Amino acid sequence: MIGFLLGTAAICAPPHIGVPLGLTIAGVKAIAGRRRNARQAKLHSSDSEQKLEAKFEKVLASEVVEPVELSWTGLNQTLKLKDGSTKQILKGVSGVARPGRLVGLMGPSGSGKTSLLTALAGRVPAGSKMSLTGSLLVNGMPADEAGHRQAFVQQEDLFYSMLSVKETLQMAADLRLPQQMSAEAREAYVNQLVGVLGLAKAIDTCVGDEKTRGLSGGEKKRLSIGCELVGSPSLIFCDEPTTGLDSFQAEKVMSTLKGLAASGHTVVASIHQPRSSIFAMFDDLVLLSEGQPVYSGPADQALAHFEALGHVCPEHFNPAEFLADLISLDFASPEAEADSRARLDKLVSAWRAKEAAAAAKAAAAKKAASSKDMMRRTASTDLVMRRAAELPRAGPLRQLRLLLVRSWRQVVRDKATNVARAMSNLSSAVVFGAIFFRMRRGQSNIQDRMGLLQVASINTAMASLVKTLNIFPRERTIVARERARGSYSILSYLSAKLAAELPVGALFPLLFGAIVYPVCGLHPSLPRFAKFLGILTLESFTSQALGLAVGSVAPSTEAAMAIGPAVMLVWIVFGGYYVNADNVPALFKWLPRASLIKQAFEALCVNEFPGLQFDADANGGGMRTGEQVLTWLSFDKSTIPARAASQARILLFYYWATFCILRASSPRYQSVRPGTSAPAVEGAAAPAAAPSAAPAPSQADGAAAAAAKANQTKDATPAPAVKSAAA
Ligand SMILES: Nc1ncnc2c1ncn2[C@@H]1O[C@H](COP(=O)(O)OP(=O)(O)OP(=O)(O)O)[C@@H](O)[C@H]1O
Repeated sequence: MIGFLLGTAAICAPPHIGVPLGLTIAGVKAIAGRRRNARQAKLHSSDSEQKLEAKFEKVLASEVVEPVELSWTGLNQTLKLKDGSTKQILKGVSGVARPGRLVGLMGPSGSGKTSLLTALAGRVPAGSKMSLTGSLLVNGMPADEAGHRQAFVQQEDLFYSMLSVKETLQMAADLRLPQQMSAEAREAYVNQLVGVLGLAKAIDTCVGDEKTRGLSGGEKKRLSIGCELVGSPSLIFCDEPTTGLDSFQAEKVMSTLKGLAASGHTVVASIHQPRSSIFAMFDDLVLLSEGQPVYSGPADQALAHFEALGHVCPEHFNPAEFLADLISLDFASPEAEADSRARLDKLVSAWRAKEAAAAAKAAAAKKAASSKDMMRRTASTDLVMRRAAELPRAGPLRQLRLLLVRSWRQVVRDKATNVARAMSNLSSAVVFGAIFFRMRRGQSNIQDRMGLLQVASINTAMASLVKTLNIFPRERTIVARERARGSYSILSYLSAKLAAELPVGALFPLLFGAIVYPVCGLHPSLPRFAKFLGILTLESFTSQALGLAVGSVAPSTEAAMAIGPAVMLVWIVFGGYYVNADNVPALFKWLPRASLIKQAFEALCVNEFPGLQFDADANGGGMRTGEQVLTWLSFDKSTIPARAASQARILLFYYWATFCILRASSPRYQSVRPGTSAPAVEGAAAPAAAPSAAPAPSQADGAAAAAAKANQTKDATPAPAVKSAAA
């Protein structure tokens, strides 16, 4: 009955109510069903079950979009340069973003759009050379204390390429929605989300990548927005959502954002130079040039503002293009630059003067206003956040299971990569098989045999390393984003990844070894053949672990591809074939012990040579037994279990290093420090303030509201996506 009533309401409701309501219905239906069952079993239900249901109800309440007003006043962002000087990137920028409105952040290239968006989203890295001052308030409270939920849709769309749209959203929902929500409710939630994003036709299409065709650019962008929406954010930041898209796709993406704004979200999107139909979607506009504000207010009043300053937009001209031209510097010639700079200075001064007048007016209006409204809003935000914070999300075991399924799908469905790996191992095996075909037992064949074992261990290690370096840095970025949303722990991720990838990863060295061993005529013994395959497989895992460690520290795939082989070269040099471990200087004695190539090569030699007889040379001398060869290599005291144990220790070390690096590299963001507001500019009568009919609350208000909040509740935990570490 409840579901029917809400369903009817959602269909009849206007879109700004229908969307959040629709997203809530599936869950409410599930609750209603649970309630019926609970009523029937009332006599038998325990206290804990009732508590669970009460908690579940609270989650659903948090699905309704909580109105969030973001205001920023006098934001200054300064970068410390290497020579000790500073570069001011944002210069006293003020503005306000209100619930139910789409705010466009526009300006020429390098004007500071991304910097402002990053600052507003609280994503300026802590400990960087960037410093951020001013005031950033959410519903009148300092942003990092407000406990609101927000999403940051980054410019680059990154996904697990082999998962479909539905699987990607379902994974986000399974990891981030409360555990108590039933599987049906979560699935219904995802289906609703697919509808909101307009992705119904592509629901089963895999995301795709360079090797496999998949979603279009616009669909990927909408999927990125969808993944961020799973946490029910009130505030959505979107960095250049239309970059790289054709005009049709760009319009669809912007329509999605407009729809979200219409359903009560506060949406801020940076955009370079939109077409007029997209410009018309903006409710508010923030114009920046050279890090300075040129306009901030309703989008439909922007042209009137500039007209009053003597700059009239020609008829039938795209207003976005007109504004971009107006506030850009022209570097065509020194005269053109001076002219455009003078024009820009006047526009900035005019805007600062307007801001100052608005600030004075707002201060007068504030005295008359009651603070009750603010207190009510704060209490309401606290309530919702308390509800959300109380509900546990997926626990470690559930995380492990979900991530295992995802990694497994990614590995087994990536046919292009798997076929390439198989072909590469196959061709290496054929080449080595041809070169070392059926080796005989002459003295010169001792060297051939050692050479084959060395190249087999190098080939296995390199194949595994290169594959990992190619994939992992990109995957690490996805993981960092998901971890910033608090989706899972590094331990769950790494365990699931290894459990899914190792069985598939083992197939390739096995394929290589299974061909090379018989074709090259290595020691004819089945147990030794099995040990040969085992040694190569373990080495391949160790090399993959090295790839993970390098990939987790390298800033990009290109950097990883440069560092990884360089490290491997050291391990090859100390791999036991080129340098005898007994001759290594004391300072470098540890290097052969740490070389994964040496461990594999030594184990392969110990597996191969004992029991072999070699023909004498022309003088009747030479090494006649395999044992003599091992002595010559200084491997005579070695055993396969000892080498396998050493290899396992190296493997574990790389896993441990990867874990520590990933954990230590969790992003930390800085808060906005209170500071002086806009730099003094000619024509400005007072410090800049958010130009708004309802003025942005001051930092002092924020402090008062924070104090009130502290009195009301102490356990309102902000969602991980918005939690900023202090600088
Ligand atoms: N980490 C940084 N190091 C050096 N300069 C920086 C850094 N971040 C931003 N800047 C500089 O600050 C200015 C504003 O950069 P920002 O990326 O915010 O501009 P934008 O308007 O988003 O540009 P675009 O539209 O080209 O992306 C630029 O001059 C840029 O070079």
